[in-house]
Amino acid sequence: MSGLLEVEAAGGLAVYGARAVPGAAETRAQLVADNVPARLAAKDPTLWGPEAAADAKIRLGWLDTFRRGRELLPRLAELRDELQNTGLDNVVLTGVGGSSPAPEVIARTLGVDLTVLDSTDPYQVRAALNNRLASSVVVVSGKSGGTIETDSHRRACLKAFEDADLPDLPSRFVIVTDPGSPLEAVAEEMYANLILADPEVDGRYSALTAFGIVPTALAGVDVAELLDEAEEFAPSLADAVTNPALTLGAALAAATLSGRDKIALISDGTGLVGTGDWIEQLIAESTGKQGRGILPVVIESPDAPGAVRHDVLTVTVGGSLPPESVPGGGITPHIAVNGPLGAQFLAWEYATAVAARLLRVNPFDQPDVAESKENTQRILAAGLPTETPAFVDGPIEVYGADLGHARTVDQALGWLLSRVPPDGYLAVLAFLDRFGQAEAAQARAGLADHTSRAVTFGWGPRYLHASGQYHKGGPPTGAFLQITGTVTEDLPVPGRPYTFGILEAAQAAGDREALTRRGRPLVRLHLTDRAAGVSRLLAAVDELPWVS
Ligand SMILES: O=P(O)(O)OC[C@H]1O[C@H](O)[C@H](O)[C@@H](O)[C@@H]1O
Repeated sequence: MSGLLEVEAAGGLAVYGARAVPGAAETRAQLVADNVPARLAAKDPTLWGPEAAADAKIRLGWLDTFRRGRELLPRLAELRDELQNTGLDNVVLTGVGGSSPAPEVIARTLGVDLTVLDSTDPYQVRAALNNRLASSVVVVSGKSGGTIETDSHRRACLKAFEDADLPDLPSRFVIVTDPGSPLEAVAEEMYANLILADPEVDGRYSALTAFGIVPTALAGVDVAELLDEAEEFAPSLADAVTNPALTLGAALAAATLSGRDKIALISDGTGLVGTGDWIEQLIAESTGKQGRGILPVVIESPDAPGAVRHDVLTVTVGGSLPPESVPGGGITPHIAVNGPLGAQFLAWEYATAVAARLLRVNPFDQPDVAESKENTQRILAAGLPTETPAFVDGPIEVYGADLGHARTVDQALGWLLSRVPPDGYLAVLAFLDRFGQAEAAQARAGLADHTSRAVTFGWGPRYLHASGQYHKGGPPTGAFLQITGTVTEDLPVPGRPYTFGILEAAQAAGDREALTRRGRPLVRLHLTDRAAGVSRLLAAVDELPWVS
């Protein structure tokens, strides 16, 4: 694509092709005419309209939080030394939504071990607890301090330490939260290490705050380097002439407004690992509301199905490229974004906030996330619903209303795909162990190979705090394939009347309720044998005919 030759670069980060996206140049000119770069630099909270102003007033700290982040570094260096000296060198992070994708990307990209526990699946929780427990230190991250997953994980870790009679209990916990949150009080009660985060930054914009920095610094990342990368890039954000993040935001919005409202996020293989998962949460929660939004579609590799579609903006993301090299990881995307991780964080946060202004949504709220959480609480109190499968196909029970003549898994998948409107999408939502049943994620590419529609994949419950907002608040064009699995060895949530297995099932049921109440087509596959069920599902995907 010819547009890709054109590049806008500043402070170490280059955005290729964005100005050539139809409508982007005009949209960008309008942003400059509205003085957006200077107003954002001055943290003008009125940029998203009067209704968003109250949120924006206390949520624009990400523009320069990396400077304040430096203040944490001496304390983190000291804490890491102390922990290492007592043999605590296995860092486990518990946290969901804004608290986990950024640290995971940082650790994976920089090749540092960090166990991210963001699931209620009992097998995944148990695996994290069983991995070098004696040398584990647990970072409990939560902005609000009231999130059920994080609270449950903290309880399970404490119980595991107690049961194993391990010494130094309080120092095994590092709590990261906003000042005044209930978690702050818990930290004091436990005599745990407490690190307060910047309250003027929302979770999904918090990569360069304590939420991103603390777990990764304790795991051994040189976080000062990330902060330097952000600092080097930051001055461009106030510039009207050379401002790659502004152009990226203009292109995202222009594409969306002209019907290319899905963004394929593809790692180009040049050093950044898993950035798509972080960008997904940022874009989906910031823009997917009021029936509008941009749907992020994380694609496994440049040649995987779904990277190119009539309604998809194809974007590759990667590390800095030497001059003269061709971006795009072997394909020709609409846009390529290349630069170091610290600059990427800031660029995508800025571009997303700018795109939200153009889409006329508040980037700092997530109004539709709460409903599934409330449903979960109600189900936990009342007990799990009793449901009868429409039919059983080997190790898979198939649930769904009005599945027509479907009697096999592939027929049910065909039924569901045929209900996705031409501009819609299919979301696969797997409440399984994302390491133990990792191959279930192959269903995304398999399904995308059999349809012209966009297909996304998310692990439950973590997607509830990311694309879950878009599913319920974005355009009403999604169809949903939920996958759940039998739990044969459950794990109690200490101090609570439920187990992790029940919590996970209640979260899945709560989201089903929220989606079906909106009239979205939904099929649930319950794997009565997880391994055999995943194999059967992948075989059924292979057997599917093309659904146009
Ligand atoms: O950090 P916490 O307060 O635990 O919140 C975790 C997550 O909760 C919700 O689901 C929000 O939609 C997310 O934006 C947030 O990051």
